[in-house]
Amino acid sequence: MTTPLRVALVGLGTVGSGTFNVLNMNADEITRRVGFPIEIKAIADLNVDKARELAGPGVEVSNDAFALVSRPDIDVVVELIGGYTIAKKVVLAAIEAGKHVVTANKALLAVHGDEIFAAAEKARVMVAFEAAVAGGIPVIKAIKEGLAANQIEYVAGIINGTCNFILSEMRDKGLPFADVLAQAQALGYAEADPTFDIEGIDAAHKITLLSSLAFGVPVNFGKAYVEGITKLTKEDIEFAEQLGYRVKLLGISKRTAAGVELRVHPTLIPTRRLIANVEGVMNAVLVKSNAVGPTLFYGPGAGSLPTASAVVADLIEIARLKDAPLDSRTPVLAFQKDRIAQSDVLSMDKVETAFYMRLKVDDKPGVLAELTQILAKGHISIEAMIQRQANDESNTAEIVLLTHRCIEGDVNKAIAAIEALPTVHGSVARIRVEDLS
Ligand SMILES: NC(=O)C1=CN([C@@H]2O[C@H](COP(=O)(O)OP(=O)(O)OC[C@H]3O[C@@H](n4cnc5c(N)ncnc54)[C@H](O)[C@@H]3O)[C@@H](O)[C@H]2O)C=CC1
Ligand SMILES: N[C@@H](CC=O)C(=O)O
Ligand code: NA
Repeated sequence: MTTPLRVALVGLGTVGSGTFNVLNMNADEITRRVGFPIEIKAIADLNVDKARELAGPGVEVSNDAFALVSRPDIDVVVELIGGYTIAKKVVLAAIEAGKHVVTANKALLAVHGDEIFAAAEKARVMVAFEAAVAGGIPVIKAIKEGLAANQIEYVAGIINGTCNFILSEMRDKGLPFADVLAQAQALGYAEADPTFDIEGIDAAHKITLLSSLAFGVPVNFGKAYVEGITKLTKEDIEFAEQLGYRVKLLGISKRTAAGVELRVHPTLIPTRRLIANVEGVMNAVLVKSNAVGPTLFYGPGAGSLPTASAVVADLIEIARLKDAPLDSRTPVLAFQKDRIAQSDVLSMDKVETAFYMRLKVDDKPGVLAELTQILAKGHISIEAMIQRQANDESNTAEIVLLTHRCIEGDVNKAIAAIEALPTVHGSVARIRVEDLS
């Protein structure tokens, strides 16, 4: 029998313990698929007692990741500690020692991916990261392999389970933001620093990786536009529903003649679209390609066993390919290394979307005319409008507008002019709208 694939597991938290459990509970099935076992040879975690209790007596446990990564009896290092600093050192040390690497660490790859992939190429080892984007959904393999015949037009995804969980629970149960975030943390969905989730940074890490895989560009996290869900209000979520839309945090990357769009922001999506109905911790990634058309990948985006499912799938791929000729491996970013080419990342003022706007105005004749004039001057046409009188003595009204598609730079100028009107109170709330047809 072929010798087992020997794995060092670094980090035995939510995803690490899930990986340990999946390898154990599905050991026979995995051996049937691979032809030989995948064996956890050693574990490193700072909390040695907890790790020992979880792993049981058969597995070696220590707190020293660096001692593990260069050991001759290890074939693969699985990095599941997270963060940029130690994780980067562990991954680079493993690669330098000739070990294959599996990681769920999208933050690390979105920021330092180019350096890590170059090191892996030089050392002729594989780096696999299916768990890093959309957790258990095998969307990386789908883009790298299943959609390889296509030119991809855009990728748009609900790729942060914590935010989707928060938005769903707020809408359905009327629960306050902070309570739902605490629940997401308790369920193991949130990042170590949950501002990464709610400020859109985690989704930006993931869309950066999807953009590279879809378009063959280097990792461009530093150029991504990032806006989270912390400024969304209950009113906007309710008005969106009235207009037939649902608010989701979307990561979007699109190839245009002028360059690549790379952006994360709350987005109104028509409720009739399948992706608008993805709720809770579930993620979905819509890929629009020129041969197959739209494909939608749906599943759990976070959590212990679902994320571990992706980690173990990567281990299985490595087990199958580790002794195969180098050119039988799918390139790490889906395109040949010497064909990865930079493309301009469009600044937001050049991006075209439709807009939702909400503003408070004096309830008197002529106000609407002023607004529509400003919008018309900016080449912005209105698709729908709601006006609601205030329930108090203020003699004001709330106006909610949906525009047709327009250029963001024009919208910024129009909003500045609208906010300067004496009949308009406070600032204009605005959310981008994508039809995703
Ligand atoms: N929780 C989830 O649902 C998902 C997490 N991820 C990613 O997976 C990675 C791990 O996340 P979680 O399991 O949620 O984190 P976690 O915080 O539950 O686990 C991290 C573990 O690493 C250990 N650790 C920290 N520093 C260490 C060091 N220097 N040496 C050895 N062990 C060390 C900690 O003691 C802890 O047990 C992160 O990169 C995260 O972004 C990706 C997809 C989903
Ligand atoms: N914090 C992330 C975990 C998975 O990547 C999320 O909520 O999606
Ligand atoms: Na995945």
